[in-house]
Amino acid sequence: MILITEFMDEDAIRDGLAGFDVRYDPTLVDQPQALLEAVREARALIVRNRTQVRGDVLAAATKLEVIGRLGVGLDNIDVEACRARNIKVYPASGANDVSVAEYVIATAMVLLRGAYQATPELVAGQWPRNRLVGREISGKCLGLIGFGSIARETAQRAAALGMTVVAFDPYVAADAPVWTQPWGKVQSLDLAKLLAAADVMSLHVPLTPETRSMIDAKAIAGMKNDAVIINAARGGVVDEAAVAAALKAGKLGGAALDVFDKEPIGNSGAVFADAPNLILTPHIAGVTVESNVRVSRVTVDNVARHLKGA
Ligand SMILES: NC(=O)C1=CN([C@@H]2O[C@H](COP(=O)(O)OP(=O)(O)OC[C@H]3O[C@@H](n4cnc5c(N)ncnc54)[C@H](O)[C@@H]3O)[C@@H](O)[C@H]2O)C=CC1
Ligand SMILES: O=C(O)C(=O)COP(=O)(O)O
Repeated sequence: MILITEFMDEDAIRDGLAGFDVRYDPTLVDQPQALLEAVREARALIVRNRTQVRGDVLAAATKLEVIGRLGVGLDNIDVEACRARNIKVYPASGANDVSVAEYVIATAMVLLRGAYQATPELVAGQWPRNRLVGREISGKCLGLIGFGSIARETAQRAAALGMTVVAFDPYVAADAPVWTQPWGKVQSLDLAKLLAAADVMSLHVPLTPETRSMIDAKAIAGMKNDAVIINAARGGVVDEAAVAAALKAGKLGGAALDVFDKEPIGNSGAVFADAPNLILTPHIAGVTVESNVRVSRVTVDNVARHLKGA
């Protein structure tokens, strides 16, 4: 049986998993007991980022051979335990790059421009023109933390808009060809220099022990007072309270957070009350109509191929 515990494109299930016994129940992610029961019979498990595939779930999944991940980040899966049990894990690498890159560029423009949140004032007959004089993206410096697949898509779009692009990624060698792209060069900087240089800083690293709390109050203090931060990587990489405090103190020009230490954020959202020029979104940067189709197709293909032993 192939068990699917979160939403995905249903056409992909029909077309890509024809002939398999499939249980598609996107409500299971919110029913821990039912999930534990269901996973006992699963040879394959398909999840997004919310199903925690570790501990008791893995222990109950005695027949599990393969996990299809409808996305990229693997922090919700105990990859080491899977490796030890010879359970193969397939991320949908690359399939949501464009969605995240477009989110970052659009959000950077909105945060720099600062002109889009006055609709209620205009509805009330006001005309706050002088207060809404914002900044252009052209000529600004984009600092990317992590220079992998999504960061490169983002860099290309930023360059097309006239930005200079710098990146910090100690796992990409200084002489690697990727620093020179067909559209221009990306400068490799250490973290402190990147933070000091960036007008827009965007994070594209996995959540690991090394990246946890990478952007804390000290890191923010090393940034320009009018810089903007975008986190569409993982909650936990950025100290949320430090971002809120810096915005309120005028030590940061704006921020967009798509991901949070605790999701859904529940009461922890209160820390952001009254923070200016802040955009909060519910872990949606990677999910568009188009990327949902792509990640779903890639994932069913990976799982079907594995189960067929091809
Ligand atoms: N908000 C959303 O909807 C989405 C979030 N994501 C997140 O974005 C992350 C990045 O995705 P991709 O670009 O596809 O992954 P990728 O694996 O292509 O790139 C990640 C890069 O981070 C670098 N890196 C790792 N540790 C680092 C460190 N300590 N300092 C600096 N760089 C470091 C790696 O060398 C690699 O180049 C994912 O792991 C996931 O958590 C991905 C897709 C959607
Ligand atoms: O690809 C990722 O890592 C994401 O965070 C996107 O979220 P999802 O996998 O679509 O639930």
